[in-house]
Amino acid sequence: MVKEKQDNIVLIGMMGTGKTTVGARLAEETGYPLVDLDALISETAGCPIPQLFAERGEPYFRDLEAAVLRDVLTQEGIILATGGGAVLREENCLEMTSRGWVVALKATLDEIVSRVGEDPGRPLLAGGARSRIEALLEQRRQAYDFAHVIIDTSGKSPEEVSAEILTHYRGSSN
Ligand SMILES: Nc1ncnc2c1ncn2[C@@H]1O[C@H](COP(=O)(O)OP(=O)(O)OP(=O)(O)O)[C@@H](O)[C@H]1O
Ligand SMILES: O=C(O)C1=C[C@@H](O)[C@@H](O)[C@H](O)C1
Ligand SMILES: [Mg+2]
Repeated sequence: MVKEKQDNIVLIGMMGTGKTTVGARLAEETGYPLVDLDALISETAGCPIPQLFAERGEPYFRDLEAAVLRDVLTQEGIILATGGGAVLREENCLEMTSRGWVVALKATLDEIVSRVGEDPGRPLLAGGARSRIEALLEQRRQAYDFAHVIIDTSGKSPEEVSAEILTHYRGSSN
């Protein structure tokens, strides 16, 4: 346990900013379990996310994402790595801020492209990763700014990002 009050640390940010990777590191450091929202959605649906997008469509995915998020945030003392679009619904953002300490991870376009490339596991990048990421970054320019803390991960290792988050967390009054 890293502080007296048990609470949730919620990671938000564009795909490729390192939520899952840094979340795993934070889980190791704190002893809190890591919950990866995308993994939980896949498990709940019984199929991988690209298949869910292809067969049921994005609105179905977003409904399931909201329901799974609400459910998982009834827990306390977890590290929650969300999906890149989990902030697109205001109800989700309210749920995150009321049930956790929210950290936004950011990275430059170049860094995101070099990290995620043409990953087939990220259906929103189909048809050209760089231009799709650039368009999503523009669309979501301020979507992650409601976080309690914003961390620029460019040029930093996941270990450095995790340490920076914990420094803020230990100093936060939430
Ligand atoms: N700080 C970092 N420096 C270099 N590479 C990183 C860093 N953080 C993550 N990566 C790498 O970038 C890739 C994407 O990271 P990760 O899957 O954690 O992103 P994500 O934010 O969870 O994305 P998504 O929203 O799609 O789930 C992985 O290959 C990971 O190893
Ligand atoms: O940025 C997004 O909208 C997404 C990011 C991924 O984490 C997945 O949640 C899904 O591919 C959608
Ligand atoms: Mg992830």
